[in-house]
Amino acid sequence: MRTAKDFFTPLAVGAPTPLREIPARPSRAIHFFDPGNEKMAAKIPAMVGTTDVLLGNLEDAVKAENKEKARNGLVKIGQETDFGPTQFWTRINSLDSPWVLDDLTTLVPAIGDKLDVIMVPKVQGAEDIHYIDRILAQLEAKAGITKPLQVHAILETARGVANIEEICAASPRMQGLSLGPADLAADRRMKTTRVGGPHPGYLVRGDAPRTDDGGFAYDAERATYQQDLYHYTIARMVDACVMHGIFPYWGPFGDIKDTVACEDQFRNAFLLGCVGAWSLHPVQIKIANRVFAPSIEDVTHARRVIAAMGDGTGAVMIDGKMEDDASVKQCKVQVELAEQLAAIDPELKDLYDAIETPEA
Ligand SMILES: CC(C)(COP(=O)(O)OP(=O)(O)OC[C@H]1O[C@@H](n2cnc3c(N)ncnc32)[C@H](O)[C@@H]1OP(=O)(O)O)[C@@H](O)C(=O)NCCC(=O)NCCSC(=O)C[C@H](O)C(=O)O
Ligand SMILES: [Mg+2]
Repeated sequence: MRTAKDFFTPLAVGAPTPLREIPARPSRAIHFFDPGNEKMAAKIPAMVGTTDVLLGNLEDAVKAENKEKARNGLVKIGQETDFGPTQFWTRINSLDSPWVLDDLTTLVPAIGDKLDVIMVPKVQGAEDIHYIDRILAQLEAKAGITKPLQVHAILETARGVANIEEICAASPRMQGLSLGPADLAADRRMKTTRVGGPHPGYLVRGDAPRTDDGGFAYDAERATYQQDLYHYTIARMVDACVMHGIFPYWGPFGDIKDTVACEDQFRNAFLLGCVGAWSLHPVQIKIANRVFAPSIEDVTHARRVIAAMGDGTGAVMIDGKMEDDASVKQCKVQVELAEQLAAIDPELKDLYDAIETPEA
């Protein structure tokens, strides 16, 4: 265990001083692209500013024979692109793969000053983060990098979920966690082949209607409701992240054509406290940008409550509902997020600015 005294000491001589607080930069969509796919790579410069995060993926979805091409493609994009307000992340190969060491020793010297966050897949426990933490410090020191790279872990094994607290607390580099539903389902031996999303077999069914003789018509038509297979894990992840001052994200939604269900999945995550989700296809960026921003109705209501609550103590009635010290805090969550997003998204700024500000 690292003592409190040592926690913020660089792990290599000459490495940058670790951050005391992870900056709350908007990251509604973490947009994945394969840097070795020429068609996709060519689109990246024009996508700057359209998504909060551009992530060059080197892990799953990149074929084994293309790993080197993807890595070199990422270096080229990193060196040639001005990312402006958009964050630049990468997902490296897993720690048990033969590619990860080359990923790190190539990327950090070449584009370590451009990268914001390194996403690490299949993290099992604090030991994985400690490994990454030390090697990043050594590479940063050698390359003369002045801004510490942040680390994002994907929660996609049962052991990772069981060790979630120690993963979040393992390093001051920890920026956040994403839920990886596909690998998690496989590792848990769940019986779904979907990449995220609900399942028609995982449901609750309405009660059987009564028969005239006081019994139940069990074979009558009854409403069923699909349930979210990952509800427990998302809630667990949000608590762990908030406790450690880092950020939770929903991962991928694989049914690209089903934009409606994708929006539902993202919205559930947003309502539970996640700050963003992965986008696998350009069509999912717009969904995430829309969903992970407070609605006009919520911002309007929140501003009314904040104005009516004055110093934030006591209780008032608004539209027949009680508001008090706790609900004003909920409202501040919405208004603060709206302000952060308005600062980087002119369209949202115009929408939020058009809301009539209530009298105090
Ligand atoms: C899913 C895809 C394979 C679909 O690609 P494609 O069939 O080419 O789609 P379209 O024909 O609709 O594409 C239209 C044009 O858009 C470009 N495109 C497509 N995707 C992207 C992208 N992500 N970024 C930029 N540009 C993109 C196409 O090249 C077309 O261009 P053009 O022909 O010039 O019009 C593909 O979208 C894809 O590979 N997406 C990324 C997949 C990925 O990263 N998967 C890994 C993350 S999920 C995961 O790992 C699971 C997780 O870890 C877990 O365990 O749960
Ligand atoms: Mg995965």
